[in-house]
Amino acid sequence: MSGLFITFEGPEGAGKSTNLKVFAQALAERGCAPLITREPGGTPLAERIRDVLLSLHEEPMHADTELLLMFAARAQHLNGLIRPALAEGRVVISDRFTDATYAYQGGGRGIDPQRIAALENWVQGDLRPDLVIIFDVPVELGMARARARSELDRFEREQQAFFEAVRGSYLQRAAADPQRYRVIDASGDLDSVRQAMQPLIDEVLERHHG
Ligand SMILES: Nc1ncnc2c1ncn2[C@@H]1O[C@H](COP(=O)(O)OP(=O)(O)OP(=O)(O)O)[C@@H](O)[C@H]1O
Ligand SMILES: Cc1cn([C@H]2C[C@H](O)[C@@H](COP(=O)(O)O)O2)c(=O)[nH]c1=O
Repeated sequence: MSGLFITFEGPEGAGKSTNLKVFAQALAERGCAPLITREPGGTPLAERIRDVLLSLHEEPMHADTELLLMFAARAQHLNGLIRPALAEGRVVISDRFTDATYAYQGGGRGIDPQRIAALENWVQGDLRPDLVIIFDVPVELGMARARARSELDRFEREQQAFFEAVRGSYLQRAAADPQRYRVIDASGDLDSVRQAMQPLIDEVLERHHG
């Protein structure tokens, strides 16, 4: 038995966490309660790595350190939570995964994507998300939402150019593999985003139940 692995991606403030709850609730109401998790994080140790990654330090974090910590957290998360749940046949939805590494450490920080691919192959083997849902918003709108929500973390304090590169990287990856990626325009109100997710909810149920 193997489950279905879905990831929610997008720039800051796009509405991933908000809409993930709606998506998961809709699946649960139709008899398919998913395991919800997030990256970086998802297990106690990976959440501790998340704290290091997101908090503000006196000592600037080198981009390579950041990349390696993302994959250290991912190794723990995959082996401790995601793989066992998939092996039980569950639907797993993660708020961010490796596409975020290509977008933030690759697009944003400028790390060579081949280096990221080498770590991806090492840590994940052949495991890739079955479906990647990208919530797309203009950078300024996403940042305005993030600012209104809470105090900004280490990533959210980056400049606009960084986030434009992040967004561009997500859209480029989606365009290269339309079978596995879906892009949702998340700039409208929550009701319009909910409607845009509906066909994907149907698709997930169809793919999981066969
Ligand atoms: N379509 C929308 N219209 C208006 N407000 C929204 C919409 N989607 C999300 N929001 C609000 O914007 C804020 C950010 O949303 P949310 O935390 O879901 O985004 P996110 O993509 O998970 O952000 P991050 O990656 O920065 O954690 C929240 O306060 C949320 O209520
Ligand atoms: C998985 C992953 C995440 N990030 C960044 C992106 C966000 O700024 C934070 C996570 O915070 P959120 O509130 O959960 O969105 O981490 C990254 O740079 N690289 C990654 O692989």
